[in-house]
Amino acid sequence: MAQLNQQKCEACTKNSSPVSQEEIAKLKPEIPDWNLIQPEGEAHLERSYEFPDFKTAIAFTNRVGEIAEEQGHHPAILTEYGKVTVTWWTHAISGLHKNDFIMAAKTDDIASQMAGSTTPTDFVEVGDCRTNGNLNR
Ligand SMILES: C[C@H](O)[C@H](O)[C@H]1CNC2=NC(N)=NC(=O)C2=N1
Repeated sequence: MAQLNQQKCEACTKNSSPVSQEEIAKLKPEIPDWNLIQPEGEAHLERSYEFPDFKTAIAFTNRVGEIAEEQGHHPAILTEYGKVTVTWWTHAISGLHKNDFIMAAKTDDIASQMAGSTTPTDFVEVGDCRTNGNLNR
């Protein structure tokens, strides 16, 4: 079987099979930095990525949005200053499908492609929020 990041999502309906515990045990090592979470009893995959600034965080967010549109499978994304949290699950089955593991692996690929090619935004002007110590971090 090809590596997860090379695979494509398949169309899902409410009759699609969620991943079994055995499948999870096989697939999870390919996305070791993702957390299996269960908000309100529904299994999701979640990972946060760190970035030097907001500009890079939003660029990553947009790249993830592009693969979501390509594959027809869409994450929840929280974009903050220097941090993006991505959550994958399959609404149609209220849980995890193999598609979510494929998308998590593709999300990791985008992050590795971006690592090293990021430049922190310069402090441009005196008088913006950054000069007020107003960044909360
Ligand atoms: C019609 C359309 O393909 C479906 O509604 C897709 C859209 N994107 C989706 N994304 C995710 N993550 N889960 C889904 O069940 C889902 N369904």
